[in-house]
Amino acid sequence: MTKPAYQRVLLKLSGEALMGDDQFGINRATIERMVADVAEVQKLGVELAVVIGGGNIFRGVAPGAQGMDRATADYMGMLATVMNALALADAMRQQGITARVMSAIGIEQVVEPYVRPKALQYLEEGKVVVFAAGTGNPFFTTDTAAALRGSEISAEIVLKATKVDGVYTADPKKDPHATRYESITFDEAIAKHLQVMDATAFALCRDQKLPIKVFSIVKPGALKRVIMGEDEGTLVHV
Ligand SMILES: Nc1ncnc2c1ncn2[C@@H]1O[C@H](COP(=O)(O)OP(=O)(O)OP(=O)(O)O)[C@@H](O)[C@H]1O
Ligand SMILES: O=c1ccn([C@@H]2O[C@H](COP(=O)(O)O)[C@@H](O)[C@H]2O)c(=O)[nH]1
Repeated sequence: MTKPAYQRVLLKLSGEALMGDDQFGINRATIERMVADVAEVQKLGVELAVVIGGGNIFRGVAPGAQGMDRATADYMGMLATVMNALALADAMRQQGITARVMSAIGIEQVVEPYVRPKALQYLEEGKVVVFAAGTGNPFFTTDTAAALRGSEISAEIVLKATKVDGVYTADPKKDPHATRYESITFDEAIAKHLQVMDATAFALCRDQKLPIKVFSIVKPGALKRVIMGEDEGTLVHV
């Protein structure tokens, strides 16, 4: 059997994708399908750490946060990712995956705090680690948290699983003429202001020489194809 292309990955799961076709929150069938995709690659022996977004519940820059103090709104966004992480870990448990949620902000009664050596130990034991609360700091995003945690755990790649199937010349949801890149350098993505990820996340991955693969979590089997090194999504590289 062909071996996976990676041994340890950081999977950034879109919070917004958790809504499925709903307007808000977590769609049960959608989270179960995402977890089934994760279970499939975990069976291949790949060490998986997950950063989950919060856009299905709250974003600090959302219209609903207008007029709020930005840092307060961002803390609400981070708490939203904790809720998603709890739901994700529970859905994993129901599908036979052992997961541990680690939070970047202290809420010990709910989840354990992020401690790097402990996270590495869990990964070596074959557990899925779900990093919650982003970086723990306002004015950042969970994409930057993915770049940060991916670097800390020496992941070979950051897999950004989102609602579109790669990086486009413009937002494909707004511009029907946008075309998809097979690969693109970090410098080009930053210079062209491509909004699929924020510039801080791109810059951190570039500096750490940590490649990113952007692909669709909505497309069945895409995660496994990426893990197997097959042609899927867009590679962002140095
Ligand atoms: N150049 C581009 N190529 C691809 N997608 C783009 C581009 N510019 C903007 N986008 C948009 O970026 C979105 C992905 O980033 P975004 O941070 O909004 O969502 P996410 O990370 O999937 O969700 P969450 O923040 O909830 O985790 C895509 O759904 C797409 O509409
Ligand atoms: O490090 C971080 C990560 C996130 N936030 C806030 O949470 C929301 C949700 O995260 P998304 O990446 O948009 O899914 C984000 O809009 C921020 O408000 C943060 O402050 N710091």
